[in-house]
Amino acid sequence: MASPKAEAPAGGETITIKDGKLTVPNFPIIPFIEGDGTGPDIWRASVRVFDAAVEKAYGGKRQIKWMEVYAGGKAFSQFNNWLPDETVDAFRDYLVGIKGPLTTPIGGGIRSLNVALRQLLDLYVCLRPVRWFKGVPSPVKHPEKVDMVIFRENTEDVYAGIEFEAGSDDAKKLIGFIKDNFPSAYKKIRFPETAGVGVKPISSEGTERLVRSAIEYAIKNKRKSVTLVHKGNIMKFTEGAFRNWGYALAEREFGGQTYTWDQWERTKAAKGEAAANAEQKQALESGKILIKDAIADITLQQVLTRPTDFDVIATPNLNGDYLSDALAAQVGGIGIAPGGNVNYITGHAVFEATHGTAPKYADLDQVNPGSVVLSGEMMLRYLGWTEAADLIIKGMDGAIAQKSVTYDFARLMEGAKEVKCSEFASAVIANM
Ligand SMILES: NC(=O)C1=CN([C@@H]2O[C@H](COP(=O)(O)OP(=O)(O)OC[C@H]3O[C@@H](n4cnc5c(N)ncnc54)[C@H](OP(=O)(O)O)[C@@H]3O)[C@@H](O)[C@H]2O)C=CC1
Ligand SMILES: O=C(O)CCC(=O)C(=O)O
Ligand SMILES: [Mg+2]
Repeated sequence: MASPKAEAPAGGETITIKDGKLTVPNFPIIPFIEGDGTGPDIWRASVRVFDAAVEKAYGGKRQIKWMEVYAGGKAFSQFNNWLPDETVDAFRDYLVGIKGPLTTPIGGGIRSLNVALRQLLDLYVCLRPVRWFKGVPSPVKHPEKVDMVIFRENTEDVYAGIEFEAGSDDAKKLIGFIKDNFPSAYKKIRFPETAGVGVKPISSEGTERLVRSAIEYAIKNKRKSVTLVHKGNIMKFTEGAFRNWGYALAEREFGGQTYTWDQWERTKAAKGEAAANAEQKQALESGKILIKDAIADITLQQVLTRPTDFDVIATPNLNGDYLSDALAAQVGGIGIAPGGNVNYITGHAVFEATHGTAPKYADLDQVNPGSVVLSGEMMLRYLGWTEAADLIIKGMDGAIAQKSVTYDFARLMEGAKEVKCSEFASAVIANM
């Protein structure tokens, strides 16, 4: 059987990091996973966009040396392994990569390869910007008001994968342990004989590095607020602790640049509401970023009813998963929802769309490649290749303005010309 170890492309060089700063050669080797389902259609379209943008921006002085690595169905059929170590090693060695979606069966079989890759590389931020492109159809009246950036914690929470099947020896053992050691907690398990159980670890370290990245992003990009979205009213020592650790970190590490609702509460308790309001007003007028919090369920309403209240959002893993698909809907859907999984300390990053494999559209050359195209745009910006990234945005703007769009937009857009996945990529390139 052939080896899943990819050959390094000739003439390519490795991206490195020193003192937290990336060094990007002119011909960087970038590993990619094509993905399952619609992944191959989308990748074929997207890579043409990336190469065209880089060529147009740098006239041959820079070029990405793509290196295919394997995961998912393609890896299993060729190497009998869903996620070969060589693939993880390639992302580790070459620092920055990009991937298509990978299938995760529900309720059994392999656990998510996507989540595994994030955990193995310790990509603790799932960064998902949500913005509207002029002309994109939307179910809300003012999609232009939606401009949010989600920082979803990417390594903890129920996604840690500590879960035991109902009736299994492991579930019995864990429930037995709770019965013996925590009898009052045991009484809270409504049906202990038939319960599956999961564990939800959320730590101060995990929370702090995520919230730190969100605040640093907000400062660098001159954003107005960071909202900590949690379900701490119910899950006090996980989600509630996320909120508390987030506020404490903001005050401890970013006291000069932020003002928190916790500070407001303390001033209100000491001096009254008017004094707290005046203090907050003065802090925000001086350019400080507001650090606030919101409970996850009402957030899902308020991002619709008052989107301008939300700017940068920092949230645990499961909330972030729900929020990112819900927010994508407001700006045209999951076909235009990019993302990146990043470790800002080691520099490792794997960019990928928010959507999945959409298997019913596999090999039809039909779906919107926009999410992967924009994930690549994020990747180019991460590399500091802003001219090429800007060209991708220009191309997307132009293609959408011409109403040359894939089925998902065309079905909601008056006067649109429905084009294939590959044709949309061509329209983006033509508009660069
Ligand atoms: N990071 C990853 O690799 C992810 C993988 N997955 C995995 O993908 C598989 C399928 O998941 P599923 O829940 O069906 O979600 P998907 O995101 O794959 O698809 C759901 C629906 O979203 C729309 N959609 C998705 N991608 C596009 C696109 N590029 N252009 C236009 N519309 C799109 C389609 O809607 P419509 O039918 O209305 O046109 C599609 O039917 C599962 O195995 C899941 O675990 C899921 C999420 C992320
Ligand atoms: O890995 C999966 O199958 C799902 C992941 C997911 O939904 C996400 O990252 O948004
Ligand atoms: Mg998701």
